[in-house]
Amino acid sequence: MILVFGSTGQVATELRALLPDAEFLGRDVADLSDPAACAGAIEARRPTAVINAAAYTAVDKAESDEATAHAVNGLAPSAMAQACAVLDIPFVHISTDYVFDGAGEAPFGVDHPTAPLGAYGRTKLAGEEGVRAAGSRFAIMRTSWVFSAHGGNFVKTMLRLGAERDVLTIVADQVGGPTPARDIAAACVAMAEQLGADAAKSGTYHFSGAPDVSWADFAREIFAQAGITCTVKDIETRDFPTPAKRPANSRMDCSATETIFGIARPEWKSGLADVLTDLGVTK
Ligand SMILES: NC(=O)C1=CN([C@@H]2O[C@H](COP(=O)(O)OP(=O)(O)OC[C@H]3O[C@@H](n4cnc5c(N)ncnc54)[C@H](OP(=O)(O)O)[C@@H]3O)[C@@H](O)[C@H]2O)C=CC1
Ligand SMILES: Cc1cn([C@H]2C[C@H](O)[C@@H](COP(=O)(O)OP(=O)(O)O[C@H]3O[C@@H](C)C(=O)[C@@H](O)[C@H]3O)O2)c(=O)[nH]c1=O
Repeated sequence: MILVFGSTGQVATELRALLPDAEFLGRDVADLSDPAACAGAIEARRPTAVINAAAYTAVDKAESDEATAHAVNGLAPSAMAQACAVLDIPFVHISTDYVFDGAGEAPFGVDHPTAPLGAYGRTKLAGEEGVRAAGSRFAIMRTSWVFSAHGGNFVKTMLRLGAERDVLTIVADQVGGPTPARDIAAACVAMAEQLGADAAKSGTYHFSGAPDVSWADFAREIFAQAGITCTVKDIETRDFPTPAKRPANSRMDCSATETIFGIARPEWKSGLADVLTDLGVTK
């Protein structure tokens, strides 16, 4: 039995469709602000693999609530990884492009030095470090700009704002790969299966949608596909002040994921078309 931490989030919801026999632990059963309880949930169930799809994802809120974000994103995944290491079962953990500082324009390699700009990235990096320290059969999958028909995400924000306004100002100097949650879920399952057969595949990997794009151009494609006549005006990051600093460059080199696991970067435009159909925006 595969055990999934998370129940209602974007990736957890997509995992549910792929894994009808898995057990999903929501916050009511396993609160990630209690890391020992998360480890205990694994020890009690003795699953064949664990996927962690829960996290503190409120990037701006984390700036003023870093202690909670650190428990959820840093300490809980570390405790889960240790419990999985004892059982020698695969542990798939999801991390983020926000562990990088966003400098330059080249895609970040998996071994590129990390330097998070904000609290969310710092706490996710702490989780990565704990998972790597626990060892055993693990994959840390760094992904970016996740979207789906469920939960909150940039696509749904744009659909809402685009219906209300004629013009939107969107940052054009942050570039990255929008990634469908459905593809992340499929990649998590494939990684868990392959890690079960070969512990040597353990490590840190990148998985983001292609091609890389700015938030402004992502918004333009959302409106084009959705048939919404809202004009997107390019702005710079400094013109859209937020509590958390975000990386300008979120491009990630995903080649190891393809070489080691045979998983290619998903095309986000077709994933977007699927999401708009699921939402009933298009047929
Ligand atoms: N969203 C994005 O753009 C990106 C996400 N990621 C990573 O991908 C993974 C999945 O993200 P995504 O599906 O988008 O996340 P969501 O924000 O959609 O869902 C996060 C889930 O975590 C749960 N959660 C939050 N705090 C706790 C807690 N204390 N105890 C138990 N559960 C908790 C939430 O539960 P509840 O519904 O009860 O609040 C929610 O179901 C995460 O590791 C995230 O860091 C990486 C890059 C980009
Ligand atoms: C709504 C809006 C946003 N923006 C900008 C702000 C920001 O730079 C960008 C995206 O906004 P969001 O708040 O959706 O982005 P954010 O919540 O920072 O998204 C991040 O979430 C975490 C969990 C991750 O791990 C990252 O990969 C990334 O997906 O768009 C505008 O320029 N204009 C707007 O009207």
